Amino acid sequence: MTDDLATKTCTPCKGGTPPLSPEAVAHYAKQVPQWEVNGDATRIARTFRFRNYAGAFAFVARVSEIAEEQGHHPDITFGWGYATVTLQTHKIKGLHENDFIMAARIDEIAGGEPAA
Ligand SMILES: C[C@H](O)[C@H](O)[C@H]1CNC2=NC(N)=NC(=O)C2=N1
Repeated sequence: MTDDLATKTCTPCKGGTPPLSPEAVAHYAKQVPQWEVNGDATRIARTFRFRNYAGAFAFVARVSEIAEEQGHHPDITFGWGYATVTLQTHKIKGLHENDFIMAARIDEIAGGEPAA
């Protein structure tokens, strides 16, 4: 039974917490398959596509609201028709369950359309 990440809430991450191992990252990544894990399993990212700049900006604004609610903040680059969301727990320079909770919650509002 996979724990439904999108219903979980981020917890304040204390410094000194070890980042998730590559094996743990692979386990969580199965639940958000449209997110790409980087080479050393310290970041995940997904690019979302939109009809125009306003659509991308509205998405960024909505993601920012979720980040404030959850107390966990992605890095986002966006432009005309796209937004790329990158998640890492900066305090531990790696991945934490919080990053996967945020990914699942962002997928929910994005309507799950595939990246480009
Ligand atoms: C006190 C507060 O929980 C921390 O500063 C949070 C805020 N948002 C965060 N977001 C991310 N991506 N990484 C962090 O380490 C982090 N720390």
